[in-house]
Amino acid sequence: MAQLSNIQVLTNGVNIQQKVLTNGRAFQFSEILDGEHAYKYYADGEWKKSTSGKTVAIINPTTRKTQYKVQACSQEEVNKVMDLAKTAQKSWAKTPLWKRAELLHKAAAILKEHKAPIAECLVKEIAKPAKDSVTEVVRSGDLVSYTAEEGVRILGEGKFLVSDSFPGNERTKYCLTSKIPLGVVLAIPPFNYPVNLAVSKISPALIAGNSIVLKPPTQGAVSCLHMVHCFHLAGFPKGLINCVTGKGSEIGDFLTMHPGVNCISFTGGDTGVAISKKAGMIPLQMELGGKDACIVLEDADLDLVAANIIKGGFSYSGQRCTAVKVVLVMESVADSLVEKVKAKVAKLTVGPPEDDCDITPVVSESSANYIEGLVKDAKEKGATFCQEYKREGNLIWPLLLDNVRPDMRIAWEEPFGPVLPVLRINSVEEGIHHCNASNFGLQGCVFTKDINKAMLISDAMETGTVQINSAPARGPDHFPFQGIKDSGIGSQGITNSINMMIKVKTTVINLPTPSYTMG
Ligand SMILES: NC(=O)C1=CN([C@@H]2O[C@H](COP(=O)(O)OP(=O)(O)OC[C@H]3O[C@@H](n4cnc5c(N)ncnc54)[C@H](OP(=O)(O)O)[C@@H]3O)[C@@H](O)[C@H]2O)C=CC1
Ligand SMILES: O=C(O)[C@H](O)COP(=O)(O)O
Repeated sequence: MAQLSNIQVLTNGVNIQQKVLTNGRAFQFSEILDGEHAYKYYADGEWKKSTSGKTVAIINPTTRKTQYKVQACSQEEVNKVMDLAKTAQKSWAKTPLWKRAELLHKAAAILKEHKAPIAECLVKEIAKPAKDSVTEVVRSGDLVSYTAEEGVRILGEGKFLVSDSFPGNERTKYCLTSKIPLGVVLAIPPFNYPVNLAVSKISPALIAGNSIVLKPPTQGAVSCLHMVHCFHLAGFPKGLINCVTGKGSEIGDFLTMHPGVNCISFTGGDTGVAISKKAGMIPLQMELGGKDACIVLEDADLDLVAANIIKGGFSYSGQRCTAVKVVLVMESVADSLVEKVKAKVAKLTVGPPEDDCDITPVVSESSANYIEGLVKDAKEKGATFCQEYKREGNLIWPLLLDNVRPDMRIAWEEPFGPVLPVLRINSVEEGIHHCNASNFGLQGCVFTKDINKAMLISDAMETGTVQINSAPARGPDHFPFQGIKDSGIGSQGITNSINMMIKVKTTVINLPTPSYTMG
C-alpha cells in the first residue's frame, strides 16, 4: 500500500509544499493519481478523471504486463480543453515576456529536481536505460531554460523599415514589425523521447505567447503527465497548458482536425504524413522517420567509425529517428570495419533497462515483430549474419547484417530496433545514390580525413543535416533539426521552433510628406 507524505521542495528560492506518494523506491505526485496505478488528465489547471469512464493501458515493454493506466479522454473533453486553451491564450499573450520566461525557468528547475521519479516512469513505460532516462529529463530542463533565454532575445526584437529603399517610393512610410503568437498549439510527441520532445514543443510555444494542448504518446504518457505537473507547480495560469490522454488512433484525428487548433507540432512516424494531408490551413512542424546513412570512405579512421556506428546505431536499441540505419562502406575497408564493429557489438550488454543495459526491450510486441520481419527477409535474400539472431519477448539482441543488397527491405525501411545493415559500395557516387534514393532525408554522416571530399558529399546528400566524422544526432538542442522528403516539414531546434510558433504583424505609419532623419 502506498504512503502519503509531505515533502518540502525548494525551487528558485520558493518553497512548494506538496504531497507525494512514496512507493518504496520512487515517489510520484499524488494529485495526478487516480487510484494506485491510473493517472488523471490535466485541464483548466486541475487533474481530472475522464467522464468516458474508460482508461488506456500502458504496457511495460520488459514485463509485457500493464504498468499504468491513463484516461481515455472523450471528444467533449477535447472540445472543452480547446475552449479553455483559447481563452487562456488571450491573457497569456498580454503577460510580459520576462514574466513568461521567469515561469519557464521555474518549471525547468522543478523538472530537474524531479528527474528521478520521472526517469523511473521512462524506464517502466518505454524501457529506456536508467541513466539515459535521467539524462532525458535533465536535458529537457536545460532545453526549457535555454528556450526562455532565447525567447527573450528573439521576441524582444522587431524590425523598422523605411519605404524609400524600394524603387518608386519616397520616405513616406515607416513599417514596424513585431512577432505575435499563433494561438493554440497542439503538441504530439513520440514514445522514444516523450518528455524531451514534449518540452521542445511546449516551451517555444509558451514563450511566444501561445497556449498548449499536449497529446502524449500512450507509451510515455505517464512520464509526460509528471512533466506537466512540474509546469503546474511552477504556477502557469489555468487553462494555458492542457494534457489530454488517449490512443492516437482514437482521438488523434479529432485533435488534429479540430478547428480550435492554430498550429501542430508533431514528431513520430508515417502518422505525420497523414496528419499533414488532413490538417487545415495552419502552420505544421513535422519531424518524421529517417534512414540515416553512414558513408565510410577508404581514408576514414575506422576505430572512430566503429565507435560511432555503435553509439549511433545501437543506443536506445536503435529507437532514435537519428540512429545510423544503414552503413555504406567502401569495399576495400569493409572487412576491417565489419570486424571492428563486430568486436564492439559483442561487448554490448543486453537486458532490462533497470540494470542500465545497452540493449533493452523494444517498445512493443508489434515493433519487435516488425523488426523480425525485416531480419527474416534479409536472411531469405542472403545477407551475412555477423551474430546469431536472438529474441526473447520484446528483447532483441544486437545484430549486424553484412553484404546487404538493395533488394532487401532492411536496405530501405527503418527497423527502429537494434539491427543494422551494411551495404558495401565501390564508389562514393554509389553511396550518395543509395542515400538519395530513400524516401527519407533526415540526417546522414560521412567519415573521411579529406574535408574537401566531405563537403562535396555533404552537399550531394539530400538530407536535412550531414555530420562529418560523427554519428547523426539532434542535439545540442539549439541546433537546427529538420528532415526533407518524407522526414518532415519545417525545422526544429530552439530558435527555429520559437520562430515557427509566431506570426509577423506589421503596422505602417503613413506620413503626409517624406521625412528624412536629420535631413
Ligand atoms: N524524426 C523524428 O524525430 C522521430 C521519428 N520517429 C518515428 O516514429 C516512429 C515510431 O514512433 P511512434 O511514437 O510509434 O510514432 P507514431 O507516429 O506512431 O506516434 C507518434 C505520436 O502520434 C500519436 N498518434 C497516433 N495516431 C495518431 C493520429 N491519427 N493522429 C494524431 N496523433 C496520432 C501517437 O499516439 P499513441 O501513442 O497514442 O498512438 C504518438 O503520440 C518511428 O518509426 C520513427 O519513424 C520517432 C521519433 C522521432
Ligand atoms: O526523436 C528522436 O529520435 C530524436 O529526435 C533523436 O534525438 P538525439 O539524436 O538527440 O538522440
